[in-house]
Amino acid sequence: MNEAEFSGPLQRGDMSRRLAHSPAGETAIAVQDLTFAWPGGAPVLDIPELHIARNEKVFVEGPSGSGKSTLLGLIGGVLTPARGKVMLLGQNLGALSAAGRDRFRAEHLGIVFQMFNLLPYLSLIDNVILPCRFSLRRREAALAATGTLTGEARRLLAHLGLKDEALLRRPVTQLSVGQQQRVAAARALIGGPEILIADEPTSALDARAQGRFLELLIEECERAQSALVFVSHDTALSRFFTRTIALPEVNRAAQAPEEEGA
Ligand SMILES: Nc1ncnc2c1ncn2[C@@H]1O[C@H](COP(=O)(O)OP(=O)(O)OP(=O)(O)O)[C@@H](O)[C@H]1O
Repeated sequence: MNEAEFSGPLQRGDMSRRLAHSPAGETAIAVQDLTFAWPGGAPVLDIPELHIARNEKVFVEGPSGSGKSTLLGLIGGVLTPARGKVMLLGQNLGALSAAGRDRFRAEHLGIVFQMFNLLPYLSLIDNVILPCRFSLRRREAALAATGTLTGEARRLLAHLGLKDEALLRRPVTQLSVGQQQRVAAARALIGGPEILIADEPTSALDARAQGRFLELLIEECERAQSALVFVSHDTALSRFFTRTIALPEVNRAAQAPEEEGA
């Protein structure tokens, strides 16, 4: 991906950047014939096909309640589809046991959700290092990057704008929402997981801080060659990404009956 592609805003009608298929490249995420409904509810998602390549930074947009978080839950393996497959790096998540899914997630997935889930009994640095305790691959990658796990945690935090020593020693419960968000992002990025999924992690920030955070997040994903899937209802953020997927356009459950087959 070149610089112009990275920073260029999404043009209206630029269909090449709004397709369910990724441009050429190793597939990171493949969704096939996926349906999902919450218990007792109507189908929320019915997605015939969706492909995301390793080199992509994808923005998934859709109005509130359109199923963006549900889709990330399915990609993250915390929800199970009623039908169909979610393949990550060629592995069908449905073919793994619950423990196998947990292991796969720890090895290959970085997750930044709205609730940051930082552990209050761990120091800020230890929160960032946590994935390296569960994944040898990520531990080795983090060590190869900077020499020590602490060094790599500090590099990521500094790059995301947290370098003040007094702040780094603070309990995570005493950080602002924006600071917690950056700790959670550093934790998701450490050890360069092949896939990063993020669910509106910038919703508490003002527009300028949002832009800065996204640029740094994408820069780190580029460095590790990670695929990024970022969901938000804020369409203004799409300009930071290489492709935008409008969820209602790929989700048959969102399409009114008269539109079917159109
Ligand atoms: N735990 C749950 N149990 C039952 N229904 C749920 C649950 N979570 C979400 N839903 C329903 O599933 C649908 C999709 O919700 P989801 O959170 O995926 O949408 P979203 O596009 O991420 O919304 P937002 O932008 O507001 O976060 C909504 O109708 C919602 O009410």
